[in-house]
Amino acid sequence: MAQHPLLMRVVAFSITAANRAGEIIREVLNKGELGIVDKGKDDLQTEADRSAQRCIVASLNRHFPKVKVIGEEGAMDLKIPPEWLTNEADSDFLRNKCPDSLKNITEEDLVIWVDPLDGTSEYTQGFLEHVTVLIGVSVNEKAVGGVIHQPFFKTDSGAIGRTIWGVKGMGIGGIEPTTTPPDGRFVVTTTRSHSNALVQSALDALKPDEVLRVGGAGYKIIQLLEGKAHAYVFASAGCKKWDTCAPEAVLEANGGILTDIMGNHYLYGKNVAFPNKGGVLATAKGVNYQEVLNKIPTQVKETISKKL
Ligand SMILES: Nc1ncnc2c1ncn2[C@@H]1O[C@H](COP(=O)(O)O)[C@@H](O)[C@H]1OP(=O)(O)O
Ligand SMILES: [Mg+2]
Ligand SMILES: [Mg+2]
Ligand SMILES: [Mg+2]
Repeated sequence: MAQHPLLMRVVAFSITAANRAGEIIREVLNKGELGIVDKGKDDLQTEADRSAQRCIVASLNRHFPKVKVIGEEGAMDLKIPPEWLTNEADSDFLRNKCPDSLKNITEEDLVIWVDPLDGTSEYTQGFLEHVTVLIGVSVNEKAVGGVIHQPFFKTDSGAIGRTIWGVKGMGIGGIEPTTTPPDGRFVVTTTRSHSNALVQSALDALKPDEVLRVGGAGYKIIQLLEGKAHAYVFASAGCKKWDTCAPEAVLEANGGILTDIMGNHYLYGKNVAFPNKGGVLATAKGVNYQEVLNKIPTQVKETISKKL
């Protein structure tokens, strides 16, 4: 293990921690005691969010004590049941070769952004496919690695759950085939639970043939990876750094792009503010990102910019 570069070990442990968190999320649902807490407007937290975060953060802290880990649910008790700790890194992932540019980083260069359960609103309403666990790894403020685990995905063989990973300069794994979206149509994916007039006016300007309204930033990125949508467009504040770090890294490792609605990449360093006030604009591999960005009306961009 120690012979692998730090970034490889961090992503490999993030994969096993995300898988363990996915089991916890399924267990909480099966028990049926969701323990819902209202954190604010359209902003819920459940026992699954809390337990999954404790599992992931405690596991990462134990293996990488000097790495800053920031979780959506804030500071939590990290004395967890021993069976929640993940002790093994994902050995399949470790067979990949680390890109040269990421070989010599130190623990101080890293920040790990944890969204223990993305799509909480959908989780409480039974849209279980929309739920993901997101672990994003940033190096010197840039999103470079990520894990998107989908705990309720059913595989062809009848197994449950899948884990998609991506590292910039290496590629992605855990999902196949990575198709490009259909020619001749333009399909946009967006929020189902956080829409507003500005979100809608950006969508209208794009004149899509179809709009898919689904929950979670992670799930919308999966739709781009699977060729189900060309673009993810959300012209509003609401997402935070833990919502976009892993999605950005995975999508860009596959040749897509994720920025705010003005076309700027987010930064993910230790001291950044959590809110992504600039919204989200992401395109799948093979889609002309610049063309989509140009179609977002100036008035939408100006309205969002004024609130930055
Ligand atoms: N207004 C908001 N308040 C809190 N979280 C938000 C808000 N808008 C978006 N999010 C987070 O971003 C994710 C993607 O947004 P959407 O599903 O609306 O497209 C949501 O699942 C939620 O993450 P989470 O479920 O982890 O709290
Ligand atoms: Mg939340
Ligand atoms: Mg989220
Ligand atoms: Mg969450």
